[in-house]
Amino acid sequence: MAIKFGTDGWRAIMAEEFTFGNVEIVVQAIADYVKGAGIADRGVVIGYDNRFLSDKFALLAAEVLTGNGIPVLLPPAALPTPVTAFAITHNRAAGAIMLTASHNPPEYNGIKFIPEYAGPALPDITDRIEGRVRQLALAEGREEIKKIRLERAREQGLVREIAPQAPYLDQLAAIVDLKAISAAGLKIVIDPMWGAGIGYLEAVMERCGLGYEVIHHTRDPLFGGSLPEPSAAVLTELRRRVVESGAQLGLALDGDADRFGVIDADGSFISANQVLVLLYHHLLTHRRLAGPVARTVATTHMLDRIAARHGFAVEETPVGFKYIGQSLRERETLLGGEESGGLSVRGHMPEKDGVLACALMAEVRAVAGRPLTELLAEIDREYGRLVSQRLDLHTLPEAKAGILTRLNEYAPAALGGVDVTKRLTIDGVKLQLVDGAYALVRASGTEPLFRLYVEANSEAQMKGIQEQVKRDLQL
Ligand SMILES: O=P(O)(O)OC[C@H]1O[C@H](O)[C@H](O)[C@@H](O)[C@@H]1O
Repeated sequence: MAIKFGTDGWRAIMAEEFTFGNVEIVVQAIADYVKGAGIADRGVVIGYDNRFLSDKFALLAAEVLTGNGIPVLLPPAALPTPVTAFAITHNRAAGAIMLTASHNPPEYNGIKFIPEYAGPALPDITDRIEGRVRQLALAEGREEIKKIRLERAREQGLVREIAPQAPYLDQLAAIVDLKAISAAGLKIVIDPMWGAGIGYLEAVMERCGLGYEVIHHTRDPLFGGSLPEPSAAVLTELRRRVVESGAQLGLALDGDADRFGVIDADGSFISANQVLVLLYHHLLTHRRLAGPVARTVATTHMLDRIAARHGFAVEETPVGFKYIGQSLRERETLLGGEESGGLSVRGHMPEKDGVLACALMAEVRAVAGRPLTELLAEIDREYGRLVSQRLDLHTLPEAKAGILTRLNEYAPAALGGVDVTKRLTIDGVKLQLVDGAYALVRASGTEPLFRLYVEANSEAQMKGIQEQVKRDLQL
């Protein structure tokens, strides 16, 4: 058994690898890490999503942590990942365990460990936890797993109930201009995708004193036969409801509400790249805030153009919100985000937050008084148009090594007839072209596939680059 914390935590199929036995091992390893950090007495928050058995796995996590003498902070119900992260800072806890497989299919579950800094664990931490998991998985290691029944733990005063929803919403209200949303009287359709985010955007709208329509707002561990993934392909019902009801915006969350999906009034899907562009532009020009932006290698360079115009730097990181979170924590970064649908801002937790992202997009839409697609067209006119697309390319497992070898050596002089000016290898291989376009190929850390990201000055250029890279790498 190889339990690996991929791009964002450990995810596996339930009853196959994600079993009660293996969860015990992983939680014991986390308990050992927390004890080693010397802050175990501050307690560990345990959050869980709306998946099948997530609450039971959470209970087991509580039994192992308290078995190790570590206090646990338990919420009354499922929590979004960002609210679990918020509960760390709010309660000055030593970290959190979040039971979730995010947007994966229903048969999956997973564990994210969020350290005391309230953002995703960096590799030096997950490497240590994985190392400890390997020791504990051995027959003699299993004897080191400590566990007590929750009633015992309660008697020992090791269980604290927490209710982070209201203080979390207060923090959101301090960051987002709810008055502007309220004044605009925005009509919004909300889609929490049967997930842990049910009730949060609804509460934001209630604080604005506005009505709303909400779909997929009951717990369904089978996600209506779909995936809790706020992508253009999956959000068909939300798109339909926005258009039919004459709403100005559709706002969606993924299964653990750390990612977002945004739909414009005409049903257009606004990509995460576009959301980041709209938001950074809004924060700099309308809010008159100042500060650099952090983005992953796979995220739009339109952010670079906006940053350059305002005299700010851009930090480019590998894929994974853990690196964006690090930038938000360690520098005066105003906005950090990534193409896969994660963002956070200065003053909030360094963890991606779909609820925050959706509420901020409502603010952007309210202040602009025009559809988001019109705002994007204006930004294109001002900064020059860029089109981007990610292709997820499934390959046979036996082909992976060959592709990686070809990728490591891949250094064409030009792509689509345009010169390559820079080859960046902080995550996969990224080739930047003299005209501002780029191509990036990397192996996903969460799925068995390669991702090809291309950003170009036109659709035709983008297609040409995609074809060449696929041909060259035999992808
Ligand atoms: O491209 P991958 O390695 O599969 O990662 C895709 C995404 O996975 C998770 O959702 C992480 O939290 C993100 O930070 C990451 O961008």
